[in-house]
Amino acid sequence: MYHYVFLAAVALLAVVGYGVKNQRRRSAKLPPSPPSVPFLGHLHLLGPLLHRSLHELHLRHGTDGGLLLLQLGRRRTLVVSTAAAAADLYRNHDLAFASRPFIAAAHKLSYGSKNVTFSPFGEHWRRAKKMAVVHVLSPRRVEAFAPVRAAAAAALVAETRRAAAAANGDAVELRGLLYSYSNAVVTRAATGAAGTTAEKLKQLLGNATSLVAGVQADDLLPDMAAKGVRWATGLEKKYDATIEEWDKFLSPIMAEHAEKKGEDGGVLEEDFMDVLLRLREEGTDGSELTDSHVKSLVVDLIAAATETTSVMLEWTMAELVANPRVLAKLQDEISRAVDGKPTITEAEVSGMEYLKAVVKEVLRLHPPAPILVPHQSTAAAVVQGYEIPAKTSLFINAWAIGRDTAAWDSPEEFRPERFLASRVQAVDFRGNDYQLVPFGAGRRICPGINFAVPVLEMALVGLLHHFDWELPAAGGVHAAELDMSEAPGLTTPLRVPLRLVPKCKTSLA
Ligand code: HEM
Repeated sequence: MYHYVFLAAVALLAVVGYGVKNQRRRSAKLPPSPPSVPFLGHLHLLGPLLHRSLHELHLRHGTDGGLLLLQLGRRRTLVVSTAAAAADLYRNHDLAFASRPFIAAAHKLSYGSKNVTFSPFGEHWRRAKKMAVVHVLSPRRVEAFAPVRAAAAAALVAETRRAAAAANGDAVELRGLLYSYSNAVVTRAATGAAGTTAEKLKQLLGNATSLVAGVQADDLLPDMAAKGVRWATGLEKKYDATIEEWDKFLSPIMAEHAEKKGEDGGVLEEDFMDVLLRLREEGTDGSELTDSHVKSLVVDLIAAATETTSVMLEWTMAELVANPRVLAKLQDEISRAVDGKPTITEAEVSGMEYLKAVVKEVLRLHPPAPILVPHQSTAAAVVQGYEIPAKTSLFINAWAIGRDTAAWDSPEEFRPERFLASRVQAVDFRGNDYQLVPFGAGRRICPGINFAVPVLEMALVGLLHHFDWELPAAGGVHAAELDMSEAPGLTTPLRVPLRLVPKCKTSLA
């Protein structure tokens, strides 16, 4: 009972506070906002697919300057929906918006925000990000994992072949195969794990991501009240149990790493955990790396890499079967590069221009994290002529920016050729072209781009070289009618898992 009285009091205070804030707002030049209601602000205007709701609100209320200001529960939130507004923000205000809002689930599951992704802007984040970029995911280290990618891509082909044989001409669901592939590459690179260990990691990851997705109590209520709600609903206990399980699992792996150190005389490539433990011992960048820091960073990299990559692969296969002309053209490019050889190297794959264009086109239309990861400002800023107060959350709608008619011709059309035309050829997703930001840009840009690209490319080359792909005849679905609707979540996969008929073209994986 006391609990409900307390919540009611908090809600009343929030309404009063909201009115006072609105009074103040009228004097500043703030970005456009739709009409709001007390307490919820604009939360009631959002559907489960946040990027789509935000895009619709932008088209109705925020087209001037590409900005919209929403009050999402207690979070004042700036929404960026055009390439021009993203360019202004990244070029002129990146530092002001380089922090993260506090999300209790993410904080708990990252050992107290000790990772990169959820760490607020500051010295800890700077060091952790530097470790990720310079040491763990450097171009040299990413290249050294080429045999891991080749083995995982061969296993994906073998598994697909097995699934095709078992299906006996029927369709195979791709999601599980693609998730296992991306998870296998990253868990091997992160901890050396394979087989049952990787399976356990996969399960732990699934439990953790389900806790972080969706609207959370701390989006609506002040810290203490939100904590009360989490406690009353048993969520706080779930967080504790999940992190305990991660810890029980990672501690022996870490102990093994510490023990085996130096045993191979430097012959084997260091995995991410090896690198972090070495940095700790050397005491330079890693001087403050406690066990929790190491575990938190390893979990961060596995979580950031697994679902994004597999979701992106499923969308690519869906777009290819929905566009048979593109599929045939890509398969032709792959056949010419393979040219009868038993295997193909990553260097050869990285020279495939059409493959690169297909990957960019899929990332433009289906960024796996459509509004990136929320940012938060630490200082006031004037963006596109509007005054944005400090402590404003920020959603960059990469999904809407990829459909910005001022930046793209016929944006709804799936046409990889747009990236081969001279005007657009140089447009890339590495953070310099603000009309294509599936990995973000600026200080918070994804440090895993170099790791992700060959993982995506090797899987696609394997799947398209060894198999032809058809829609199941039984469903009577034609390419143009394929269900391309999305499911909500931390990443945005297809709503209906993709089922295709693989027809083996080759006899050996
Ligand atoms: C297709 C694959 C991937 C996509 C689409 C993707 C996308 C993103 C996005 C949108 C962000 C947030 C950017 C922002 O806050 O503005 C991000 C952050 C991050 N990503 Fe990725 N990512 C992918 C793969 C990877 C991989 C393979 C790794 C590591 C092995 C990785 C590690 C991280 C980390 C550590 C961050 C946090 C950066 C920070 O907060 O400073 N990602 N990624």
